Amino acid sequence: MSNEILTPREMAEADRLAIAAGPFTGIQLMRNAGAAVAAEVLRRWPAAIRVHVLCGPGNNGGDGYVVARLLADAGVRASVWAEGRPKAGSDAAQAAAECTIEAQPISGFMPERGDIVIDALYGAGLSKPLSPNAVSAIEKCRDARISVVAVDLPSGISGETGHPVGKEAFRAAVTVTFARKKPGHLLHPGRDACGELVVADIGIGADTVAAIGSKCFENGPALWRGSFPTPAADTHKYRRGHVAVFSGGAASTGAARLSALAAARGGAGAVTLLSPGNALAVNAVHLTSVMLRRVDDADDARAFIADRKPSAFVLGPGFGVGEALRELVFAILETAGSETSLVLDADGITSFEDTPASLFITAGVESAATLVLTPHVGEFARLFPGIAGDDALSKLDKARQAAARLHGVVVYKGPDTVIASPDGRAAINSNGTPLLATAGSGDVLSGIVAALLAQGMPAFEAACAAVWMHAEAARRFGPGLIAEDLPLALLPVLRDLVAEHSDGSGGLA
Ligand SMILES: NC(=O)C1=CN([C@@H]2O[C@H](COP(=O)(O)OP(=O)(O)OC[C@H]3O[C@@H](n4cnc5c(N)ncnc54)[C@H](O)[C@@H]3O)[C@@H](O)[C@H]2O)[C@@H](O)CC1
Ligand SMILES: Nc1ncnc2c1ncn2[C@@H]1O[C@H](COP(=O)(O)OP(=O)(O)O)[C@@H](O)[C@H]1O
Ligand SMILES: [K+]
Repeated sequence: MSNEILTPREMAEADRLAIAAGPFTGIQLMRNAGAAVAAEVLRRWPAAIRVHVLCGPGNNGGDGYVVARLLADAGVRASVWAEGRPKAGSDAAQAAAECTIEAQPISGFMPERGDIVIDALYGAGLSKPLSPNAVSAIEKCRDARISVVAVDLPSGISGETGHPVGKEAFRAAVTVTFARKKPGHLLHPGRDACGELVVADIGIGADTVAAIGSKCFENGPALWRGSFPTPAADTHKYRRGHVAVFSGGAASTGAARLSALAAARGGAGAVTLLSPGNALAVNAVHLTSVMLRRVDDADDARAFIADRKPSAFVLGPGFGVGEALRELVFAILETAGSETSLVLDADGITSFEDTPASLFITAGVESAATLVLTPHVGEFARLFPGIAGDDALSKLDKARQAAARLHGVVVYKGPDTVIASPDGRAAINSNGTPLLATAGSGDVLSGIVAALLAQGMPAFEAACAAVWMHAEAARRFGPGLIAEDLPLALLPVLRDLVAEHSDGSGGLA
């Protein structure tokens, strides 16, 4: 697999292991890195006249010296602007020595419209806010609307968190990174600062990366296609999974129906809407294939569980915050059994704002149903205020810590949704689209997660697959999307996944 995401520290370790294993030495890896960047520049701007290379004191700067040398060899007018100098004896010092262009102090850097700038100031080793000279270089690039190519990461962006370490960071048109992506390439705002992201192979092998044992991945079919459900020839509707979705009261039933429809389109063989008595009529008017059952309280829910043995529940969308919801959660977690799953969303999350420990403790009991929580940023902060408020943590770290505390899978939503499992695995989703910022799209996501859980997909994989499919459906549908469109928009996505499953072609990335 090549979907592992490595933190800057893990990447440095991979670098060290690769050098120890050979065949490439440190300077050779650096030459490979510089060559990959230079090739990308020449490919994109074959007519580039003037290129400025900004070189820092570490290995990122070392890559920059290689780029400058290769561009000059290719006939480009390349100049080098340095902040600090490489340590004597380092690979970067050797790369600088091999580059015959005289390095000038970065304070004199003054690009003009049409120039290209290579940002090789800081990469994985960024440890503090950028200097005033580096910040001024950013401003000059911004003012002259320069196309910036970042080496490894836009300087100023933390590879760990995706946040600027200080106030300023480069905004690149293209970022060329090496071997694997880092969290900061996919987490916002780093992702935007990178521009287009290119991952270059510089000779660090898959075995070396595997030896690092990263448990973080970029989300995509490669991560979960092995457990993606396809119906067996002799299946029947209940074997394909039965999802139950709780409806809110008479005035707020739409969210649950969106979720129910998404569960049906997501492949659940049967879906039942559990409705309070006062909303039965309005729900009945709007449902056809989805079944309807009256459930007014936790006792009714327990009777339904005993009677129909559903495989997965969705609770929260449009339900209303309060004690009634908490009682339903405890009823499901305590009586439905560990083979059953509960997707807790929206009001289901907010209901535990004052008593989160009661949820964590109940979910942690071995016989409890499996819990998947799908908070957006506001809901996340209600349940995990300490984690949410810790600015030193990345979104990835926050989701992981939350999953450990919850004893369940956390889908921390947003433009860079992170899915985290209590076993430490995590995935960052990268196919999100702002088209999903439309009321009710989260309700649809809950239904897709439940559908996959009901069909027997393990919770982490089900959550990852649902997040990816949800975003893919929105992208393919395009502008004008509203939540009602999403269940049908899943069809082409499902068709491709199923086709790929049955012909083993691995056609989707
Ligand atoms: N697979 C890999 O890991 C490879 C990495 N390479 C390059 O090596 C880079 C990492 O190299 P380094 O670990 O030397 O890290 P950097 O070159 O990113 O920076 C480290 C140096 O800059 C200083 N520094 C950090 N932030 C600063 C700031 N804001 N102002 C002033 N000084 C600051 C540090 O004290 C240190 O001296 C990667 O980003 C990549 O470009 C490549 O050479 C080849 C292979
Ligand atoms: N700017 C964005 N880019 C990508 N995805 C987004 C963006 N904004 C929202 N989303 C996605 O849309 C969904 C919104 O869910 P949620 O906030 O619960 O909305 P609602 O409660 O209206 O259903 C989530 O899956 C989220 O990840
Ligand atoms: K850089």
